Amino acid sequence: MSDIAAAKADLRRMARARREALTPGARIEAAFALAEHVARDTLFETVDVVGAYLPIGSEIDPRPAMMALADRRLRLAAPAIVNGDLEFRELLRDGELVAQGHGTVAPGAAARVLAPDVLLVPLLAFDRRGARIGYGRGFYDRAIARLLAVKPGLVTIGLAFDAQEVAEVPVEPHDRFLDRILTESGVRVPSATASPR
Ligand SMILES: Nc1nc2c(c(=O)[nH]1)N(C=O)[C@@H](CNc1ccc(C(=O)N[C@@H](CCC(=O)O)C(=O)O)cc1)CN2
Ligand SMILES: Nc1ncnc2c1ncn2[C@@H]1O[C@H](COP(=O)(O)OP(=O)(O)OP(=O)(O)O)[C@@H](O)[C@H]1O
Repeated sequence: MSDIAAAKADLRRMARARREALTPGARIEAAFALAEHVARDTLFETVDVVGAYLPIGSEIDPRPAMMALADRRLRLAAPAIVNGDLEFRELLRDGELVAQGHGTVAPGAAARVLAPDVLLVPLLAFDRRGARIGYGRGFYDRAIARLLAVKPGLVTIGLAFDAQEVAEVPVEPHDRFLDRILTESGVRVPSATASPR
């Protein structure tokens, strides 16, 4: 394992423990605070499709925020794993959900595939540059690279608890910095630094 891969593995363990230490009450408050921020954010006045996620484990719950977006007439999509890559499928009320492995569920194969204008990205840890680390399978790194190729204006927003912030996430050449981080205390626009490449 490279030094960076080892540092990432340590950081994942630490960040997961921090996320799991939050109380149920704090989690619920944080999820509703996200919804309030999203309801006021002018970014969503000019976009159509938001790629979100259905939470697992101790991830911050984006569903109140997704409801706020649906109220604003945006279309929602959630990631399905297809041939090792993420495909964003339209999330509809009463739509079928299928198990994806890793404890996740996604809209079924009959759902429409949408190209998100904004992507809400789950994460274990982030830093002030907008670097993030996830579960280490590279799904989001690859999906963001692929989506940016067809939609250069894609806005990526990491969703997290304030407690997920760390001094510095180790970055590799494939890592992409997030355009924004949204936590219970509001939106942060990372310090302007270019992604590793
Ligand atoms: N909510 C959610 N959906 C998602 C992701 C995610 O991170 N979060 N993904 C992002 O890639 C994709 C699914 N890939 C995943 C890959 C690995 C693990 C994973 O390692 N899970 C932990 C257990 C999670 C927990 O309970 O905290 C594990 O298996 O040890 C999860 C999802 C697409 N859907
Ligand atoms: N754009 C890409 N193209 C090809 N492989 C990639 C790309 N991005 C990441 N990978 C591969 O994915 C693996 C995991 O990357 P990394 O450790 O950054 O995961 P992560 O950011 O924690 O995971 P995730 O994106 O799933 O949340 C690495 O082995 C990396 O080589």
